[in-house]
Amino acid sequence: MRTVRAVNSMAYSAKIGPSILSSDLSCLGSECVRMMECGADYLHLDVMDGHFVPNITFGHPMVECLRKSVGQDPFFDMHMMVSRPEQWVKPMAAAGANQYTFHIEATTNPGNLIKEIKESGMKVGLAIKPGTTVEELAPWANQIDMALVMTVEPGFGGQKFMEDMMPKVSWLRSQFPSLDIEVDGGVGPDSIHKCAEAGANMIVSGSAVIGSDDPRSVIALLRTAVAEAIQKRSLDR
Ligand SMILES: O=C(CO)[C@H](O)[C@H](O)COP(=O)(O)O
Ligand SMILES: [Fe+2]
Repeated sequence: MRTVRAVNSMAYSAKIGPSILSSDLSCLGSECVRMMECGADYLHLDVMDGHFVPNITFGHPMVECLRKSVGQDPFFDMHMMVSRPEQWVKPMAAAGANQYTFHIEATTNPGNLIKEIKESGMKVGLAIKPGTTVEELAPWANQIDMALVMTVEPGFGGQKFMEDMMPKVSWLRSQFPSLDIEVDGGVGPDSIHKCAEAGANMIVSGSAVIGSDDPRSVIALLRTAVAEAIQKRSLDR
């Protein structure tokens, strides 16, 4: 007998989150609104402290202003490229962040930090730098909402996509079939198919989206590539 499976039965879906790092930082509010109007599913906000990474961006006061400016709707995924990520959990929650994505390399106690983030009402993302193995993330995978596999060295937008990170994504997808898996760094129309085939479903794209004359089309292209890969994976099961 032929088995009919719903093609959208996967627990995760394709989501595109522009990184506003590459936008005109003097107009962050309107840039966020523009990205949402162009079809973004969420906004990826890169927080850098000049210590964990060799660059500085912004902190919770900026996030609070952005939240007031753009309203309650856009989902803010905070990519916390900071040392001592513990210290910003409560301020970020109060500022209106929805998800707190910290780096495993920046803490000695991921379990406690995961607990604190959940208690503050935010979702939990756990990120690994290119030099960190996926086995270091794995013990926490059942406690988090999202795993972030960095596809550049964190610190700057506009870098080249590291294809050799894809085995980490494939392994995570095979072990944790319903986990949200995000890729970040150098992702755009040229690299999206590798990410989608490996099993990533949350796609951060900075320069490829923001720098485009037609961000709406780029976002749609990225989402279609991921949605098709999810559908294929579902049919192959
Ligand atoms: O975390 C980051 C850098 O550390 C950024 O999110 C990332 O670089 C996005 O920009 P692009 O798509 O241009 O690489
Ligand atoms: Fe990022």
